[in-house]
Amino acid sequence: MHAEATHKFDVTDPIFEVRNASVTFDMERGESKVMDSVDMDVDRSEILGVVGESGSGKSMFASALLDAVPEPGVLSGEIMFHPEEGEPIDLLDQSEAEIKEIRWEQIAMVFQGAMSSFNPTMTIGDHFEETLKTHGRDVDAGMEHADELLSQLYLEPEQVFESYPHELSGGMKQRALLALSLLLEPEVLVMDEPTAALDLLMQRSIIELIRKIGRERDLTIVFITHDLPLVANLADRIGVLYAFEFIEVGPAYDVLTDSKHPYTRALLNSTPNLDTPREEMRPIEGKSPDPVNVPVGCTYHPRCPISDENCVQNDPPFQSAGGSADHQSKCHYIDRTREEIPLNLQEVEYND
Ligand SMILES: Nc1ncnc2c1ncn2[C@@H]1O[C@H](COP(=O)(O)OP(=O)(O)OP(=O)(O)O)[C@@H](O)[C@H]1O
Repeated sequence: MHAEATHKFDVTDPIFEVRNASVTFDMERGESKVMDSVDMDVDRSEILGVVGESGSGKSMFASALLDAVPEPGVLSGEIMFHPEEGEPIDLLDQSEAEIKEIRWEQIAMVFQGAMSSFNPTMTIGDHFEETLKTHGRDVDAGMEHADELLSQLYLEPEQVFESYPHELSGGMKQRALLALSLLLEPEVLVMDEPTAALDLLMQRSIIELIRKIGRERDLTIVFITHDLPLVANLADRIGVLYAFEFIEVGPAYDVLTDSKHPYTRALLNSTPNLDTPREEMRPIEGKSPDPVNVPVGCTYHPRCPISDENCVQNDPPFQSAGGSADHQSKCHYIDRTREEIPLNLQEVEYND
């Protein structure tokens, strides 16, 4: 049985269908809902950027796609994964052993803190070998493949294989981790702030590599970041998270140039231009919501410059934001946002 989404997506060949997905933690203060009834589709071979402030639930969404929500969090709903071949799989119905097989083989992840993803006592080559052995792959053929992957990422395979993680620079380590995540030829790459620890130039060059590799391999990439400028140069579509749910989803160009949600516009306005280093971004006024006590009505109403009594009382539905059919915003006043919350951005840099 398929759970119906509360709003329609214009996704033709979904690799993920997330339906009514929630994550809760039991806290002394009460129930903390850190993902709130999320419906979302991810199209096969697309690069989906997921953005939002710190604490908005981005990492929860990423880990939900792998049924890897941290304990003691409880994930409910439906996460349907449609592999290229074979039957669709509801990830939440799988045994731990089945999930382990899907992870890395079909859905790979590069999570925050790449630096700690490697075991400091093993060489990079050992990591590749161990991954191949764990998944029952031919080690010789696999290492040849690893060689190619590292070369494609402009690394010197011989040197990298022999190195211990601490002997590589941050950018090299990140590229080695990217190669490792691609070793088993997964269909999906879920990346959670994979470049956060790197300097701006290195971030840009890694983003370029991710784009290139993603396109060459028809990979589906879910790229999580709080850094809107970064994702502007990468994503096909952008989903904006606020208060543990998506509030605007659409083609990257539409969301960046004609956003129809006051929060997205505030997020864009916190970025003087899309080349601004993160350190110089201005925070959005007001406090992000507490997951134990999320505002009723529109969750953004306490911070929204155009909210009124309707927003205080009623949770807005997702609605078409005009322009392309798949641009949707969860705001009562999508027609007023453009005029009433002008964008400061002079120019949006956008790679087609
Ligand atoms: N183990 C946990 N127990 C309880 N609450 C948690 C736990 N891990 C995360 N949370 C809460 O879940 C909410 C969403 O966290 P999440 O890490 O998904 O946010 P995020 O948008 O990825 O933030 P950041 O950009 O800072 O990583 C936050 O309010 C966070 O405090």
